[in-house]
Amino acid sequence: MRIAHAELRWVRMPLVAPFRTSFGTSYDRDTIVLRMVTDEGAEGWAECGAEIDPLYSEEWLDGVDLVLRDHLLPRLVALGDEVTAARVKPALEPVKRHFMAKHLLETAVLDAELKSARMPFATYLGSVRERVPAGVSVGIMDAHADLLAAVAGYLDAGYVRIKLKIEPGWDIEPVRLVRKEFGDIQLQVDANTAYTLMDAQHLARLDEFGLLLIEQPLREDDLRGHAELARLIRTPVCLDESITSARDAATAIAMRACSVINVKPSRVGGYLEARRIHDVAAANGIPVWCGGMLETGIGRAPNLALAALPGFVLPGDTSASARYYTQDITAPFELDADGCIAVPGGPGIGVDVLNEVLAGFTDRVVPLSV
Ligand SMILES: CSCC[C@@H](NC(=O)CCC(=O)O)C(=O)O
Ligand SMILES: [Mg+2]
Repeated sequence: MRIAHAELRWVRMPLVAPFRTSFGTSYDRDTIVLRMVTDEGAEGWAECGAEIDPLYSEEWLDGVDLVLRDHLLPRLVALGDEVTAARVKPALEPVKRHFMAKHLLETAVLDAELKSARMPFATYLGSVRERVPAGVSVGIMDAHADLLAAVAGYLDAGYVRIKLKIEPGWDIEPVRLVRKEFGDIQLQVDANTAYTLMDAQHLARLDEFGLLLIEQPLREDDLRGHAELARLIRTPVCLDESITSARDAATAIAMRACSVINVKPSRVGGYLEARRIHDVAAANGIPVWCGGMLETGIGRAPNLALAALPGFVLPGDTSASARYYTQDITAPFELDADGCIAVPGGPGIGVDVLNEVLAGFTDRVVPLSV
């Protein structure tokens, strides 16, 4: 197929509450939505996972906009009539890294391609479930009482797993209080690289709380440190920022730097690489789960399809739309009575974009030359 039209939409959506992590606090969600139309009239949508500032990873929205327009899209357009999702990664290979920008292009192409084939993401990726259990990510708070109230609210809403953001000074005590207040709920923590190997003895104090995992305790480029830490603590080490490809996953597993992987399609360049990571992990007996970047329904829908693959055996950060937004730009995703969310069954990402709502949150539209 050929790309007949493409545009970037810079979107800003207010969060229902500030979301604080070890690298900063978000009050709104800024993102870029890519809309693509093929010569057959199929519309492909994708949502960028990058943040407004390069603090989660080296990518950020202005950089994505620039590298996509100047270096990635021209390589895709050069494919002419031969554009397919499978050809995106090879066509963009000469450009180093920039996985969140590459994910945007590959996902929009895949959405358009699957819509033309009238195939859902779930069928294409090899999903085996119609619903996936929803976990939720809970930010760092100003006071313990606020944390306990937030966790109580999420448990009442039906979430089956709680993830607490931690950082030095906000770790042992919040976990201890949540464990004491709510008993043996499924509980894990995410440090977003906030610790060093010097903190190993301190982090070992989390072992008594029977956590599912500790996510990305050390720097994203410190696989050796994670392997060393994994020998010093009992809590399973899970990697997020460190894993940007199936090759990274194979290396980390071989080095015993992790025993769980958080898979985020936007971090690894798209759903095809996300599935490769799933396959490498499954071949090594390593469980994976679907992470999140506060996606709107445009990104949440395909994430749910991915989370339904057989190796995704732990609840993901695939929360309901209401976790972050009062109004989503698709029909809202909601938990059912079992704390699960239905995997979209329509062609492509399987949800319709609410164009008027999207227009209301759109700061500017950047037409792309194709
Ligand atoms: C702004 S923090 C985004 C990255 C973070 N994501 C989450 O905590 C889950 C966010 C979500 O529910 O989508 C992570 O490191 O896993
Ligand atoms: Mg994380």
